[in-house]
Amino acid sequence: LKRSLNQAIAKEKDLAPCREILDQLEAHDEAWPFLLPVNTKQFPTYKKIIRSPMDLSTIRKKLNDGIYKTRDDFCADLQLMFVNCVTFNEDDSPVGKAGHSMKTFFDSRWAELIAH
Ligand SMILES: Cc1ncccc1N[C@@H](C)c1ccc2c(c1)OCCO2
Repeated sequence: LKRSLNQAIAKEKDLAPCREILDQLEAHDEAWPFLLPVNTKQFPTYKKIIRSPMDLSTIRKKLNDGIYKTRDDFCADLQLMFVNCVTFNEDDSPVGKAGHSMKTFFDSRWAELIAH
């Protein structure tokens, strides 16, 4: 389906803030558990428990490859990453705590972006 130039420009406007938020998430002190896909050799049960793994490097690749059509598609993958973290990790574990901290940060930046 050929996108008109205006539609392409509108899509870029919609996704530009996503790059900015992703830059900040990747640079966050507590991003370390989320930078790369969970290694399923290191965590053999992960693939059984988590049906749809997601991480920041995968989100970055999808953003760069034009997979996200809207900013809400982008937001849904971040929320998936956080839900996976809560599902697999205890709240008071180091990874669990990092996940809650990253989600709180993301949600506040996302609100600023949408609420202007
Ligand atoms: C987000 C997540 N959920 C569940 C399991 C793992 C992870 N992250 C990996 C990178 C990870 C997180 C913490 C680690 C680790 C790897 O390897 C060694 C010890 O600590």
